[in-house]
Amino acid sequence: MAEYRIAPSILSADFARLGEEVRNVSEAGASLIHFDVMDNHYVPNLTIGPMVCEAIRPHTTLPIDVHLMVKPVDRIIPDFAKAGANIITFHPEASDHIDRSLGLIREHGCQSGLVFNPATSLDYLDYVLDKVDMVLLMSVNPGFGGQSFIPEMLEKARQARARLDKYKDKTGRHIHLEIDGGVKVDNIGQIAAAGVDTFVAGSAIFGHPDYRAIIAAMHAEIDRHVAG
Ligand SMILES: O=C(CO)[C@H](O)[C@H](O)COP(=O)(O)O
Ligand SMILES: [Fe+2]
Repeated sequence: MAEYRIAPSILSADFARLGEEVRNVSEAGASLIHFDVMDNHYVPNLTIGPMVCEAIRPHTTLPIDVHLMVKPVDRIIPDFAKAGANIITFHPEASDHIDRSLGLIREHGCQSGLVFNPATSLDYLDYVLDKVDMVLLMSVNPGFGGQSFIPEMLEKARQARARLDKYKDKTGRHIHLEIDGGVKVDNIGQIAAAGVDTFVAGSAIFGHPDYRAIIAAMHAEIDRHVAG
């Protein structure tokens, strides 16, 4: 049975109370802390870096899932590993040497992942799956929280899951499939049924007054759509 994980994106947290926000979602049933890094170059927004990752590290025992929306990729990887990141994902278009970037993440003791924009082909997975621990599908164009889920990404999720299942049949290794953008209680069940096991949600969680209740509602919807 797949393990389903909810990853609150702190992009939508109250930055003035970030440590407390991280503690609160961690105690409310989150599985990962999703950390969005934007550089105002690869994406048109500017957020947080390794210093903030280091600052939140003592506030949670959950894995910190760093989503790099930066170009270039490689020189920032060691800094995030030192700052306590557990998972580091990047966009293939932002790296000149995808295989090298994936290897670098693992060499620094983190799990590695590739992120696919809505129009980016899954063919980037060819030849590198052995070096990938998680595939992240963007279900919005990256750069901002609070956007609407792009429905075509359900079919892309099914295709990604089929590739990862085929790989698992061959190797026995499970690669996580994460989705990011516009995930809400009313669509999470359908997304799970398409094969996703890890769900980033920013505005849906931090915009809700009760983090425990909204995370529980998400899990209940997943259970309702996916037979255990
Ligand atoms: O990577 C991101 C945007 O580039 C964020 O993780 C994502 O948008 C989460 O926000 P929301 O759940 O509000 O859509
Ligand atoms: Fe993200």
